Amino acid sequence: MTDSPQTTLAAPRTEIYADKDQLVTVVAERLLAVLVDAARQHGDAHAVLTGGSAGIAVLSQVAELVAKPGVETPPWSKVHFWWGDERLLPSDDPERNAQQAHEALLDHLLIQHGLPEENVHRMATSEEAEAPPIGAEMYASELAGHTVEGGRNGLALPRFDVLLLGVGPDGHVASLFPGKDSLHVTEQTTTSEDQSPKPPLQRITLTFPAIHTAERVWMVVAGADKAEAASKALTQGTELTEIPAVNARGARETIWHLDQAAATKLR
Ligand SMILES: O=C(O)[C@H](O)[C@@H](O)[C@H](O)[C@H](O)COP(=O)(O)O
Repeated sequence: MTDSPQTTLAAPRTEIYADKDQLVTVVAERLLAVLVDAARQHGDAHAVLTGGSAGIAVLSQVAELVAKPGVETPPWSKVHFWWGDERLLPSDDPERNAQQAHEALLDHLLIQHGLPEENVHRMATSEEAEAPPIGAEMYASELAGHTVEGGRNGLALPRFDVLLLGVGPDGHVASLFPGKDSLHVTEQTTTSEDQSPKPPLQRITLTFPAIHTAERVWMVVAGADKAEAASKALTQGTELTEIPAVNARGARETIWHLDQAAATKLR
């Protein structure tokens, strides 16, 4: 098995913001602009969401922007939301990435702005999938049901206009953790984890080949506990098996949005 080729992927660009609030504001504004453009250009728009405090803060900020008069927003009936990873937990568990995204933004869009329920593509709950591999297969089918003509890099996937990712202090992205076999999965859009070093143990995640098909991969990285991982990924060429985030790249654009605290060890 080989990892997916890097040659066609966008090299990371680094942007440093004074603090997390500023970072979140910029990413939220950009996210709205990308969704507006994609819907205009293609007739629909697809965003992949992340868990984590920075990723959820971006969604809260989008909700604030949407409520402001004069802010351009996409036709929400044409926007699809996907997830990069999920914790296999009961549907109402507040630790589910989807649950947090609903509270921060999606419930508001569903109730007030005509976002269709079927455009919110959540990963399985523990009631729906009794084990992580089953949840991973279910999500692969959901993705395949929205495949653009010919797929993306031979994978049955929609066009991801933008994919958000947080980075853990250990360098993980989505639920792709250091040293795990999931880092090297090819020819599949999803995989699973049942011994996650970060609780909970059981998770569903996109694979790197799936992440690589995204037009834009935007990292949202805030806090001093990420400084070491960011430095290893961006300036030290550390191996994927040690710092998975090194392999988080988009087809057209890879941006690392960092706050000052996360950027302190960049050389
Ligand atoms: O399911 C998860 O645990 C998250 O998706 C995870 O990958 C998160 O994005 C990072 O751990 C960064 O989290 P923070 O933004 O809270 O630091």
